[in-house]
Amino acid sequence: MKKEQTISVIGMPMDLGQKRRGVDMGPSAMRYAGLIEELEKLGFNVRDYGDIAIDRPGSDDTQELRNIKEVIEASEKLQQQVTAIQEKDSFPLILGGDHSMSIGSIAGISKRYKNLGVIWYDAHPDMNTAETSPSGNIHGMPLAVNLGVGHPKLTTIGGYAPKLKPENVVIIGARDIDEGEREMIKRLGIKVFTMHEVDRLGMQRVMEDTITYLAEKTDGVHLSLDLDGLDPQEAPGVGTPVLGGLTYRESHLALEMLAEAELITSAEFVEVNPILDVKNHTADVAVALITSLLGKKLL
Ligand SMILES: NC(=[NH2+])NCCC[C@H](N)C(=O)O
Ligand SMILES: [Mn+2]
Ligand SMILES: [Mn+2]
Repeated sequence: MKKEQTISVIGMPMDLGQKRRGVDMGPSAMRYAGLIEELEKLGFNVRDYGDIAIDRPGSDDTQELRNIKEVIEASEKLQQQVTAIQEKDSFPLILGGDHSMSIGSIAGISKRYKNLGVIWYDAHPDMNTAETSPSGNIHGMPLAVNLGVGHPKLTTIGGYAPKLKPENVVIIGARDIDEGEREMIKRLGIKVFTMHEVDRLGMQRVMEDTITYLAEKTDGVHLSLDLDGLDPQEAPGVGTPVLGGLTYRESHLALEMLAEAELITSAEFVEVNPILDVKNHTADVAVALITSLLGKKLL
């Protein structure tokens, strides 16, 4: 992000990609936690575009994938909104919403870059397909879709595919990986820092490696941060918590290092579910992390 850039906030109250209700309130929870005010305090010119209109989950159980029609419609809307923001050279900051929203956000963002990099900060790789998914939930599929693997109606959102090259993706914090995802990670040669590598190397080294790896070959980098990448003790308001996650401190360091490197050109914070949360703590965590990413310094 460039200092002189304005920030454009978009809410994606998406809950169609999984079955637990409440994640559609994630954008409000982050706004309520003071997001816009905090960004203004940092000196940014912030424009809040409000929320994308999302249909209620359909009752039609005969769809090829649960809610696929509604997910496609919502993704197309988000994709157009993001494209318009980038045309104004403003920094897109998208609030979620379940992670299926990344199909739309990255469809919009990647249009602008020949070699978009993505940091997928998440307990899950989200690389399932309809064939490998244990749940049938689209929020477990968006990274595969953006790599061009999955239902053709999803991979071609925005009118082109694929959005990402496997060598431009780094996954950080993975610790719940399904069999089909493991196979795809190996087949495509995706760079993954699982919790094992984070424990062994430490977050500082993980981020140094990530930054060097992406800086060389990308012309923009999108951060897709799923709050379940953090440990459920520190971010309880998520629908698919997994033990043994990244700490709040590690996550701050990671985002501060990204700010220093001036690598990130767009970002999204997803899977905040206030119904499952404790006193909006997870939204507070998300807002604190966003300010670190956008350059808040302690001294
Ligand atoms: N964005 C998320 N929280 N994804 C969780 C996915 C969980 C599991 N791998 C699935 O496919 O259903
Ligand atoms: Mn996740
Ligand atoms: Mn995810």
